[in-house]
Amino acid sequence: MKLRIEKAIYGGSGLAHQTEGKDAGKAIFVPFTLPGELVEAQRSEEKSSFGEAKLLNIIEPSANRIEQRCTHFGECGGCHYQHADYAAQIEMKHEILRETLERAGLTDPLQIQTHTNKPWHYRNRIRLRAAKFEGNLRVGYLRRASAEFLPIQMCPISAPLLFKAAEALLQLAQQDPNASRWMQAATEIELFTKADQTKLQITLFVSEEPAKGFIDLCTKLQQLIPQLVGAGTAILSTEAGRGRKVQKIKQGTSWGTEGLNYTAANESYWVSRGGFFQVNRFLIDELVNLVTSNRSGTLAWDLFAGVGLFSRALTKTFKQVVAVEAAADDLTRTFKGEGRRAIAATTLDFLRAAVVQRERPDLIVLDPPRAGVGLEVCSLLARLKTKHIVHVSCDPVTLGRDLKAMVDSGYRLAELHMIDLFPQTFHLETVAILQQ
Ligand SMILES: C[S@@+](CC[C@H](N)C(=O)[O-])C[C@H]1O[C@@H](n2cnc3c(N)ncnc32)[C@H](O)[C@@H]1O
Repeated sequence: MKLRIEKAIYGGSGLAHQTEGKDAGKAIFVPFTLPGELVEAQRSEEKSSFGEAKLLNIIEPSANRIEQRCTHFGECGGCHYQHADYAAQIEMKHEILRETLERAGLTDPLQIQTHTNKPWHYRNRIRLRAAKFEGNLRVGYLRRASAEFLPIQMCPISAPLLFKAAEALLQLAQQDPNASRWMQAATEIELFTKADQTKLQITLFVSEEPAKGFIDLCTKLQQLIPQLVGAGTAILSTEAGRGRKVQKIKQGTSWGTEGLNYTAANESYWVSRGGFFQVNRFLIDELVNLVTSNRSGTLAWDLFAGVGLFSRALTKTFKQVVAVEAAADDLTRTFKGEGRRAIAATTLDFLRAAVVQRERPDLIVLDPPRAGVGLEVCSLLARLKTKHIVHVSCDPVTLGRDLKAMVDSGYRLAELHMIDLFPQTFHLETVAILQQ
């Protein structure tokens, strides 16, 4: 069928409406298309309220359409926008953000300010799968919309050192029986580098460790990749939880240092292997700047603090900074000293206790995972009556829900920033600044 693409939607597809047949008028999602294009597509998935279609041919291409850079684009589940020039990617994300917030009920038009940097080789961390493919050990990702292994030869959104190190591991596995045993045991490999690619950490995910030889594997790999400073295994197991299987991860053998000192925004952060850190090595300084600059006072709370990326910057202009984090091992070890308090707790537990105490912050920073902060946190925030809130979000849908609750409780949305931490993909990061 022929479809005219009307706009880009969250998730990477273009939206069109069917014009022919019994389903005329039905919304159809077509991946790898651009607004304005006329395409030939074939219906694939059926959902009651919309259909999905596979792109067969582009009849009228958009002026923003470009050649993909990666051989695996289209097959690989990682990227969605390599067919769009970078300015068009930003335009699509803007529109998606604006519409999503409007749909959540935030109708006051606000200009979205954009922050970008280099759109390739930006990732400081990748997690590859490892498996045999046509008799050879390969690394790869999952095929788009499937759980099937896709072997890859390149990943141009990642820092070059990461894929080079993965290739070195494969090379070792071909030459050395010990390395081969370890690579065959690994189901996934996580690689994490400093922004300047001078240091590298590797984690091998295994369900069972080979009896010995990990140190030998690491020292040989270090001869090929001198930036390697540490490596370890993470042992995966599944346990029966309440009616479903729960995946558990246990640290196994370790070699070298157990993390990296990551330099960003003129600070050095200790990030343990597997710990959270922002992935775009070119935009971390700007993100910190957006969240923390021009703000000062007596007390700031950094909720969902990670290793203290924003907390550290806030100590320069606030007398006291309280950092709250659920997975707080690195934070409690490193965020210490006068005017610094690290708390290992969920944001909800922290706020439930905080509302009945007298301490009131001048600023609250929120940077939750995809699920957002949630409505109970929003109602506790309303009781605190903090003047300034900076809300960082990687999911516009949950952001819309949470912002609407905050606006309804008396906050004004003062600024909206889109910082493109994930070029070539549909993912977008927002910084919303709220005031009372
Ligand atoms: C998007 S990251 C942000 C981390 C940090 N602000 C940064 O930029 O590096 C979200 C963080 O929230 C933590 N987290 C997840 N659920 C949480 C909860 N319910 N309460 C507190 N922290 C939580 C995660 O461990 C993770 O470190």
